[in-house]
Amino acid sequence: MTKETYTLQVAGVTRELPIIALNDALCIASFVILGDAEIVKKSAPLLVERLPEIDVIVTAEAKGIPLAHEVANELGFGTYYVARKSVKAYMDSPVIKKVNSITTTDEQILCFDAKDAAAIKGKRVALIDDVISTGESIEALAQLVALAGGEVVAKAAILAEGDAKLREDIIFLEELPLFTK
Ligand SMILES: Nc1ncnc2[nH]cnc12
Repeated sequence: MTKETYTLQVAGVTRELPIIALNDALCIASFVILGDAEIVKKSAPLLVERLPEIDVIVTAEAKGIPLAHEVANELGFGTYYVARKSVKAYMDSPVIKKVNSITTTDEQILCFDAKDAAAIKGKRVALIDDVISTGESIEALAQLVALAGGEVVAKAAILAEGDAKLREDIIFLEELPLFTK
């Protein structure tokens, strides 16, 4: 059997994305930037061109990390901030936001180490992620940044999936369709 794929063209590169069933009704084209140094390298400057004036870059683990790293390099920022999905033993006085998700019943959190939260306070923040889809993840990250006292001035991703392409409050390079069965 030949696996179905979706041909994505973004930032001058082409990728055949495997189409994966999420449930009986919905399939996604799986877009994984972890390990794809070329897509990250080529997308970062295109996103930077579209960003407003910012002071800091924030992402959430895990798939946004390489992109946030490259965007930071492009902007000459020596630092960016990664929200974690669990409190680590090495975190000092973490700032924690409970996350509501319709896709899981387990309670989820996003958190910053206190020193990262302090660095974000009062700053203009760009949220960086690989894909914005339902918007839940980027919204949870925005809430954590707000809790830390930062001002979110941009929400940017390489791809906007499904209805996210209709949003006027996000920055993205290309659309990614959803597939119904
Ligand atoms: N199409 C997709 N591929 C990988 N991760 C995703 N997260 C949301 N949509 C995705």
